[in-house]
Amino acid sequence: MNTPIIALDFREYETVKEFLGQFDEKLFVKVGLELYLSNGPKIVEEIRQMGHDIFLDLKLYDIPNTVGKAMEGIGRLDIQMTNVHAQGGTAMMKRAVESFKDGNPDGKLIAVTQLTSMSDEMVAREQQSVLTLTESVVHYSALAQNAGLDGVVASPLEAEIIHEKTHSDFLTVTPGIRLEEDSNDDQVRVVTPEDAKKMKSDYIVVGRSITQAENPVDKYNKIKSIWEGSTVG
Ligand SMILES: O=c1ccn([C@@H]2O[C@H](COP(=O)(O)O)[C@@H](O)[C@H]2O)c(=O)[nH]1
Repeated sequence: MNTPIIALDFREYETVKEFLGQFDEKLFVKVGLELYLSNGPKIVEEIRQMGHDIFLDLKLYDIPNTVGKAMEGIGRLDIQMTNVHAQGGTAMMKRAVESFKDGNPDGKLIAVTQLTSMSDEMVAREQQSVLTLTESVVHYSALAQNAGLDGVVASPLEAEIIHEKTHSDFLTVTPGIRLEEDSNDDQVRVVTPEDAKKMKSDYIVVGRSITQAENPVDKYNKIKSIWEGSTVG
């Protein structure tokens, strides 16, 4: 069972250090735009030195040459996972995978399909899509697989159908995770860790439920034990 990925959506390195200092185990953490843009690549080195694995979530989306060049830089970082937007297309994803794996052959490159903050209605109205949200996620997953990527970011709601339509190692990395007790926010496609497990997500990504909790370590352990199917605290 893959450990839950904690989204470190903080700005300051000091806050990250304080947050991670509460844990006495190796974690898988996500560094997103807020933290990376405020601190630069050194934040990756610092977190790696603390012994944690990193998903660098920059969601690159540009023309193939630009993404390829940016991925050369990302490929030199000591990270376990990074991503692009599948909507950038096959040529862009192929360039991304070539450039990233050249520097980091063991790192995973995945593609965002439809953000978990999007609803069926938003996809229909704002993207003017003739496909439903789920069809669109399946379509982008197929593009990502054919371009040679390792998996996708989607909601657990789509994990099962993605697994049906892709090869057996293709990964589903799924944010939008909330416990029943958590408050509603900008996430639309929200799923509990228990349901994410039933729906066959490979990884869950959890941010504010843990980072904003009164006791982040207790909350992480609670989510982890539900996800792993052991004691539900
Ligand atoms: O579709 C997506 C893609 C990425 N994310 C990121 O995951 C975390 C979720 O944080 P929460 O606080 O648990 O909502 C956040 O960093 C997003 O940028 C996503 O939510 N949905």
